[in-house]
Amino acid sequence: MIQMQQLKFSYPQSPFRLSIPELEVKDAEKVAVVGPSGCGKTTLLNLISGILIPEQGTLISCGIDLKTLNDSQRRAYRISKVGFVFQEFELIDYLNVYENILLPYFINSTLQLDEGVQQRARELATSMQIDSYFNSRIDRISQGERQRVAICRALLPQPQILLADEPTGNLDPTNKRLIRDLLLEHATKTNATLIMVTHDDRLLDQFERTIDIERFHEMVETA
Ligand SMILES: Nc1ncnc2c1ncn2[C@@H]1O[C@H](COP(=O)(O)OP(=O)(O)OP(=O)(O)O)[C@@H](O)[C@H]1O
Repeated sequence: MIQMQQLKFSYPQSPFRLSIPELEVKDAEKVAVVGPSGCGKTTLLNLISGILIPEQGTLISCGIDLKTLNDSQRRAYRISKVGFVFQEFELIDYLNVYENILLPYFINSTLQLDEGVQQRARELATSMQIDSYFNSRIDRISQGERQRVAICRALLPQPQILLADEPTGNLDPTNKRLIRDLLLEHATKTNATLIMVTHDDRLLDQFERTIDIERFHEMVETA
């Protein structure tokens, strides 16, 4: 369960303010986050993942009040509970598909890279239909295939919360639906909460709920 109450956030020297009186996402719920450009969709995901810290209010996720965590505890929360699929994929061009999927295990000493993880990486790649590219460099595969690599990477540690920031942005309509469906299917299979940002209304029909962030967003005068 993710619970926000009286949450306020702003960036330094920016007129943007996010103000959320109350917002709840249940365990295993599948929600889409919508709203015009600049209204705070990415900011919301970054708050849930602990990358950003609210100025005021409460944000409880997986039973943890994120405000009470120090930097290393916040990082541990992010690594153990949250999978993040970024809009720009954030893959490393000179590594191959397999290495990119395993990347969190190379950079986080708290994640144990054992045979079970490697087996799961292969199974995920097969289910995402990218197993035939396992040894291909990232810069030699298509945009849609790259996005599937990014999803495998986010899913590999079996996160309770899967955050996807406009994961279908640069894709054609068929691939957009495919990526959405793969995210929904895997989140359902692992009982994960899925929160996906999208600008595309045609993708909303398969989600349990849509959250429009525009109502939480305000602009204030800055000096
Ligand atoms: N690091 C930052 N410093 C200052 N202002 C920022 C920073 N990051 C984002 N903003 C501002 O905060 C507001 C919300 O940004 P955010 O990226 O959350 O919006 P968004 O709804 O995800 O937008 P888009 O749909 O265009 O991706 C914007 O006005 C943006 O310019």
